[in-house]
Amino acid sequence: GACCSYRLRDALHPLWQSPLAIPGGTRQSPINIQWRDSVYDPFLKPLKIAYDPTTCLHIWNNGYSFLVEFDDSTDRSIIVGGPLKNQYRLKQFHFHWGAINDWGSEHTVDCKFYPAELHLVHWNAVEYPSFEEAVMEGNGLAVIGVFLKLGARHKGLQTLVDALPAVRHKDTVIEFDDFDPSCLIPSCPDYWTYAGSLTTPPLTESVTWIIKKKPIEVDEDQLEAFRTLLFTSDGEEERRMVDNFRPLQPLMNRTVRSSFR
Ligand SMILES: NS(=O)(=O)c1c(F)c(F)c(S(=O)(=O)CCO)c(N[C@H]2CCc3ccccc32)c1F
Ligand SMILES: [Zn+2]
Repeated sequence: GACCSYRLRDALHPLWQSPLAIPGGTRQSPINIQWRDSVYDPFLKPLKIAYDPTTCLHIWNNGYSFLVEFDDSTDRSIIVGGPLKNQYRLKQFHFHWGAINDWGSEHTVDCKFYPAELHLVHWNAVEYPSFEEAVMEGNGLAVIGVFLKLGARHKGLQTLVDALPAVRHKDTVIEFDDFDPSCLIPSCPDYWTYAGSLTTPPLTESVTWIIKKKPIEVDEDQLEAFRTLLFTSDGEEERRMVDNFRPLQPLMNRTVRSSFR
């Protein structure tokens, strides 16, 4: 493949004990985004993001990542436009990161890893009655991916970082309200988009991926705070929550489109 042997890495990767490949999987994620192979699509619209901070509910460590969940019972926090035909409701956001700064993101750009990647998971509440049903449909989910790179301290992220000690162990949760995750999304409108899948079980091929071209900057202490989380519950032998990313998957018969020249 472009920059690594998917099959072997996937099969050997300790964390995602996923089958070697989803039987018949043709649109698995994550992938390497080869910048020069992406195709500019002038018909792609700007992505519109409208989040209501009062829909923010809690932060919890579910043993895969730490995630912030939102009240998705109404259309108060939505995205629309971009490659999407409907509007999609925000369900949760979470991150993937490495043990060291050399890797951690799920997607790569020209085979380059970022130290971490943010995913904002949305579902098509126009066509499906619940998130769980949308997870099973080809146009059910839309995930915005934002790369994190080492640089200046990120003010908006710090409110999240300050809450992490309270969710250090798996299956711990704390109330978290009045947070607007659009502060974590770069203002530059440029993105890539492709048809893919969840990168954790059930790995269903239901995701329209929208990957922002520009990363956000976070500092070393903020990345280190992610690495103080644990995969394990209180009382178990501690295992640090790091390298919670799935290996790259083959592009197969897909084109990555760009919203920019
Ligand atoms: N990288 S990703 O965007 O594919 C992705 C994750 F990487 C990830 F870790 C999670 S999770 O909720 O922490 C773990 C359960 O799958 C989800 N959660 C989604 C997937 C399935 C599911 C079911 C109920 C609630 C949330 C989710 C996810 F969509
Ligand atoms: Zn993710």
